Amino acid sequence: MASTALTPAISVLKSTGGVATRARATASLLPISSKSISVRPLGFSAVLGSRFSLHVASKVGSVRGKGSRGVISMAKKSVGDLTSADLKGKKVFVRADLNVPLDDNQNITDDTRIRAAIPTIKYLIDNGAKVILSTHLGRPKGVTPKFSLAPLVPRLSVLLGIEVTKADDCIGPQVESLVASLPEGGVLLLENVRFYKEEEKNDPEFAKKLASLADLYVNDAFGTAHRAHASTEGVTKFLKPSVAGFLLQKELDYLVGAVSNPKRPFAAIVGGSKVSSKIGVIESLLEKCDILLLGGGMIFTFYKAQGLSVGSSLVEEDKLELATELLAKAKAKGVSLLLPTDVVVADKFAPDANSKIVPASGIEDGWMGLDIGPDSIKTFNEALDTTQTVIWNGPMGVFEIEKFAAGTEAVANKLAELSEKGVTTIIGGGDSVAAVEKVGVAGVMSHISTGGGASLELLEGKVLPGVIALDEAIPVTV
Ligand SMILES: Nc1ncnc2c1ncn2[C@@H]1O[C@H](COP(=O)(O)OP(=O)(O)O)[C@@H](O)[C@H]1O
Ligand SMILES: O=C(OP(=O)(O)O)[C@H](O)COP(=O)(O)O
Repeated sequence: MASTALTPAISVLKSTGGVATRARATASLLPISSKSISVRPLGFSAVLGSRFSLHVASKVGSVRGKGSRGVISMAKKSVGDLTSADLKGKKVFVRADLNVPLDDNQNITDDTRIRAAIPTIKYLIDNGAKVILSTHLGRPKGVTPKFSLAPLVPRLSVLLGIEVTKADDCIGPQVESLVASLPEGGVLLLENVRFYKEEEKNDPEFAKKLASLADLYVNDAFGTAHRAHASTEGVTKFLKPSVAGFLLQKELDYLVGAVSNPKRPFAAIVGGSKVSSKIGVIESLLEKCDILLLGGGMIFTFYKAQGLSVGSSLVEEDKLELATELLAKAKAKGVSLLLPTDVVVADKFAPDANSKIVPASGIEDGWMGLDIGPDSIKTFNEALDTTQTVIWNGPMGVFEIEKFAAGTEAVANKLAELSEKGVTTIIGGGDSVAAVEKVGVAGVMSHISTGGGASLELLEGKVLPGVIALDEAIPVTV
């Protein structure tokens, strides 16, 4: 991380468009002094049909906690700020996260991240820009053919409706000549930027070479915004303006804006395997939410901390004290923390295991908890029925195995039902995204994050180097 001194509290204020009501409510909910906050209505986005003001609040000088927040703000400039007068004929370096999964035959098995990058690219080409598109794919060590971006070109071309050209490198003379012959509204895809070790080292000379290809910079790579790499952070030192793309904005809008200033009651559902990987998220959400539902493997550490027997369930012995502290913290903050009251236990971690439903206090030796039980699902559903905003990170059980998937699927279905009733439903990255896709309800959620690690860091309250490096918008006091 480039900076840990700043904690983001970002809201994207929309002055027109379908989500204006929520956004205005967000603005009016901000209990801040007019001295300490500034926002700027940013430019119109033809693609999203709304106006944005990206507002990043720093922890410096802030009063944290529900209902009390004084902040120093840094509004980030948006691609929607740039008009055709700014863009026509200009070479724009766009860093996207097109790190998509490929099968053994180099076919894309999930193009979500490519589709998510299209609005920004389309806006730029529609305004006459020459787009120099950059991404990483995988974690190659040097030039590695299986991590070439060639398989991405046909999909990008179809989604954009133009023929995308690909360079064999991301810097150097061949790239420079392809850039020179790029027409207005054209797109040149640079080869995998991680073929150079200098990328992940955030090498300034390498960043300078990337920057020398273009006139201005757009970062839309949310999934990589937690990396201080040459193409996400270093390049901003050499390219002005450096602005946020529409996807980046939308992620911040939901993962920080809606979470920091939620419509209440606000519930957080946190699951996954271990409490240790979610400590930061739980602590941060405890500051903001009204209800916290816990599931997944981590609950057994909480059970054990309360003196219950957990059989051979997953337990982090060194986190028992922490679990006790988190329970006490929730109580002190008036957060309604619900642990599952019953669990599905199995005699082994396998699809053909024997399984049964037992109360939380009834886990016998030789049995392990692998899902939440039906009573817990009922209680969780009743709690969720009272909410206006829900964020979910981490599955309730070992959902990859059908007989332990009911809890996770119940949460996915409940969130879909709530979403259709107008509740804001946000799915953090990682396995919860896979779960809502598996259940077939991804389309109805308010927001599904395209970044696992990045969304976790944001939910922990960290600042992402790829965001903080972008230009600030001119403040307007409100
Ligand atoms: N009770 C459990 N025991 C063991 N593993 C579990 C349990 N519940 C969930 N898991 C596992 O947790 C994994 C996801 O954990 P994690 O990586 O922390 O979540 P995420 O990817 O959503 O951030 C899944 O593979 C799931 O099988
Ligand atoms: O897939 C990504 O992250 P994710 O698996 O945390 O969602 C991003 O493309 C970042 O990749 P990285 O974790 O190799 O830097």
